[in-house]
Amino acid sequence: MSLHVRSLTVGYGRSTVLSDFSLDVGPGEFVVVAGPSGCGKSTLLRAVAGLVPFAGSITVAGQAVRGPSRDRALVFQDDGLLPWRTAVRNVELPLALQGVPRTQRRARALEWLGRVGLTGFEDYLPRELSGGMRQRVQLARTLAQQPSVVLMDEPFGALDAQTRASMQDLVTEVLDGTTTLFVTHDVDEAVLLGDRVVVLGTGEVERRRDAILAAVKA
Ligand SMILES: Nc1ncnc2c1ncn2[C@@H]1O[C@H](COP(=O)(O)OP(=O)(O)OP(=O)(O)O)[C@@H](O)[C@H]1O
Repeated sequence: MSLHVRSLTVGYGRSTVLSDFSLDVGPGEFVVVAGPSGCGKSTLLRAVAGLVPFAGSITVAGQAVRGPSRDRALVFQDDGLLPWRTAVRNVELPLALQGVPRTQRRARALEWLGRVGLTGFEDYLPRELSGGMRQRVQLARTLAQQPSVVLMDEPFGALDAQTRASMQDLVTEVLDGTTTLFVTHDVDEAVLLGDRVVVLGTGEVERRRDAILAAVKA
């Protein structure tokens, strides 16, 4: 599904964080948003998620964003799993809330846990899983809901380098064909994952590592 952001302006109180910002993301495109700390990367995702008021327009698959919707899934660094529910029951929960029948939601949850490499861990509680595995559960939970757009806010910021590298591989694989906006500080991650990298604050769209690095450090 395509995502169009037109003349987006967002502020908190009297300070304007994003001003007249526009971005088009084509169906299935993976766009990385980079930029210096405080430039408004998270704010952009929150606006697309419908969590903050904004001026301008945001449309997903032709529908105007007016508030939160499960069509636009937001993934954070914090996995947000419920500690008392097993991995499979965490993945199933939003499906249950959507009214997906029990057998169908179990099948869908198991399928996604398999796709993120967690076969055999379905009945583990979050505290029995590593940080990377909990992020995999979060990814399965998000994708099982079949969102039109996936919004990821520094999802791997807390992971060690090796786990992060394996999550980057996984994301490339499972989000192939899914419209994605991915925020990161990490220039290598931006260049590795993005079909396109948007550097917020400069309005530039760049693929070259040195150009992005210069813009992020500016
Ligand atoms: N709820 C809020 N109330 C007031 N100001 C806020 C709020 N959230 C963010 N800000 C301010 O808006 C600006 C942009 O914040 P935002 O989190 O979008 O930046 P960011 O680019 O994601 O930063 P970082 O890379 O450090 O996470 C910052 O100056 C921040 O202090």
